Amino acid sequence: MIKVAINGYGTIGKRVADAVAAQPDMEVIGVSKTSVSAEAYIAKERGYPLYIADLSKKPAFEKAGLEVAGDVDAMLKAADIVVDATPGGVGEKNRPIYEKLGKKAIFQGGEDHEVAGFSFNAHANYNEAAGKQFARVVSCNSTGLVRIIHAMDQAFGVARVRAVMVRRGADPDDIKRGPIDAIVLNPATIPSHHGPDVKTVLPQIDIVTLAMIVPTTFMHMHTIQMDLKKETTREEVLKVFEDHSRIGLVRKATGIKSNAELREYTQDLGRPRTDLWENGVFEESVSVLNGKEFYCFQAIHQEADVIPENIDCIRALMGTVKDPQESIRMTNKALGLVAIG
Ligand SMILES: NC(=O)C1=CN([C@@H]2O[C@H](COP(=O)(O)OP(=O)(O)OC[C@H]3O[C@@H](n4cnc5c(N)ncnc54)[C@H](OP(=O)(O)O)[C@@H]3O)[C@@H](O)[C@H]2O)C=CC1
Ligand SMILES: O=C(OP(=O)(O)O)[C@H](O)COP(=O)(O)O
Repeated sequence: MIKVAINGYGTIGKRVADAVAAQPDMEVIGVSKTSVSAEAYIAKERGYPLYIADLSKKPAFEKAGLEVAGDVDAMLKAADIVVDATPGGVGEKNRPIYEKLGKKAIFQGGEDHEVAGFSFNAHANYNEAAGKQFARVVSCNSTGLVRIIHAMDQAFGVARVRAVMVRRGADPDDIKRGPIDAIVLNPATIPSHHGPDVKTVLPQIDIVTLAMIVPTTFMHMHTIQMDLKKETTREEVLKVFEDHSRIGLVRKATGIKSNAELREYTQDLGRPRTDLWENGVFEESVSVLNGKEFYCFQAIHQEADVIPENIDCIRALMGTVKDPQESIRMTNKALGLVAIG
């Protein structure tokens, strides 16, 4: 069993912990927090040993009825690998600690590519992780872009990509962020960070991205245009998506035309925390014009799509499963990830 520590038990960390616990070849040896909050009670309820960054806060946790297993250092020492899901920028500060302890670590998209020097996506570059100490799972939007661009590139060759990200303003629990009544260019300059981020995994792709944020919490929405190298048809493209285990199709027949209805759908499907782990490509939007111009809309659930990628990244760095497809199959099966559509 691979012993996994999750440093930072928040939006991403709590999902990674449950996903690790569901795998047949991994166990959660601990999760960490800095403060007493609702998530700490969830860790207790799940039976995950709770570690804290600063031991001087131990009495506050114990007063709240939360047993503290030790400090983060102790958790790291007990682990084979660490998933760092601390807020963006903290991972970079943690890196020297992992180096000193000789521990493998996975960082998240809030960190720069340079934190690990290697950015990961299971379908695109699993085998390149072999022998590395560090990897970074690219951000949620970048993961969604890499999945669809890589699939299209494999099938038809991608000459160039132009994409617009309509980003959610905040996660559902995040009461401090907005906007409440605005469309904010984020950034106003072009490109947004997503295009360069995609190139950390797919360096050959010509891509320019634009981004803005809007007052919603459930998912980002992408408009994507790709120029293809080979002529194709809408039917052939739909077949590529149907055959991809992490690209789902929001079928026309469902009538779903928004992030809100899609979230209701994942909730009704009984997905844990309503998570849409796969890309949600809107079937009706899939268009091929003039044989080589591809267009679509896709929804990306920011809290969820990077979770299966973190799990595959654990196996890829540990070197326990050599075949990417085998790891992807194991991860999907353990999560119950059967792409919608
Ligand atoms: N949320 C999202 O939509 C996505 C986020 N990401 C990336 O994932 C990373 C994590 O983001 P997210 O889960 O949203 O962040 P959250 O703020 O939800 O969670 C961060 C967690 O880290 C803990 N923490 C903070 N500082 C430390 C520390 N020094 N040592 C140990 N734990 C610490 C916090 O504990 P406490 O609350 O007790 O301080 C909290 O549990 C970021 O890089 C982000 O960019 C990637 C894709 C999507
Ligand atoms: O990784 C994310 O977005 P991104 O792909 O736009 O960087 C997550 O939605 C977190 O983004 P945030 O920086 O708005 O918290």
